[in-house]
Amino acid sequence: MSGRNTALTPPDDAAAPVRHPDAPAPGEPLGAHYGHCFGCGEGQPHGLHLEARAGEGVRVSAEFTVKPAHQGAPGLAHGGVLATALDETLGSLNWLLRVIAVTGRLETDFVRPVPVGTVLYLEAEVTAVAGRKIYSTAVGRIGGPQGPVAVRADALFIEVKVDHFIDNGRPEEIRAAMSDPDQVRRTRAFEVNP
Ligand SMILES: CCCCCCCC/C=C\CCCCCCCC(=O)SCCNC(=O)CCNC(=O)[C@H](O)C(C)(C)COP(=O)(O)OP(=O)(O)OC[C@H]1O[C@@H](n2cnc3c(N)ncnc32)[C@H](O)[C@@H]1OP(=O)(O)O
Repeated sequence: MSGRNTALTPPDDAAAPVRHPDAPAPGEPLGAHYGHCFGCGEGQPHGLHLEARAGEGVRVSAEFTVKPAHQGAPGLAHGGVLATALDETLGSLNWLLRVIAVTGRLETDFVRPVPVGTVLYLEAEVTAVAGRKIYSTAVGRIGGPQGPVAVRADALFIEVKVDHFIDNGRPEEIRAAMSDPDQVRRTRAFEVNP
């Protein structure tokens, strides 16, 4: 059990997260990191279409409306879909750091059932950074932005280079992404992290 807790607890020498000077201003939408992303892609018909906004510091917020296609039990959201919404919101935090990172660990608490039709109000923040490891936490509330917590998650993202995707992604999607000027521009914005 100690391994589980250790993995999501920053080490003593972890640093406070630093918002990148070119990060979008509070209130600004972050935009999708990839148009076909299941979490945020505008061109993904089966996706969640999450639109995260920058907050103060290294925080983001987003809303996700649970649709009939997201059911697990009758009339209730599937837990895996809620975990995806949390994962995507947490992942979007890395845009504020201007770091490319993938989820290493995601631990989710399902506190209240979430009915179809519910708007989930998501908030996430980076709590610490240690080398390539980015520690973050998120909550999803229902009934309004100040409503009761229905889901929460702690996560560890690991910084990677663009090569992570080029080396591991299916070649046809990688080729398409590399020949899309918008995608190249979005990716370059991450790469120029000083
Ligand atoms: C021109 C266009 C080209 C395309 C461009 C695209 C741009 C896209 C932009 C932005 C994309 C953002 C996408 C977000 C999407 C939403 C979030 C997701 O769903 S991500 C998908 C799910 N996650 C994975 O698929 C990871 C699979 N895992 C891996 O690939 C590796 O395990 C990886 C990279 C995570 C780590 O592998 P290592 O070899 O690089 O590094 P090691 O040495 O193993 O770990 C580094 C440190 O992290 C800890 N660590 C690694 N994994 C851990 C884990 N699972 N739990 C706890 N600690 C872990 C290790 O203990 C180590 O710590 P110590 O430095 O020793 O202190």
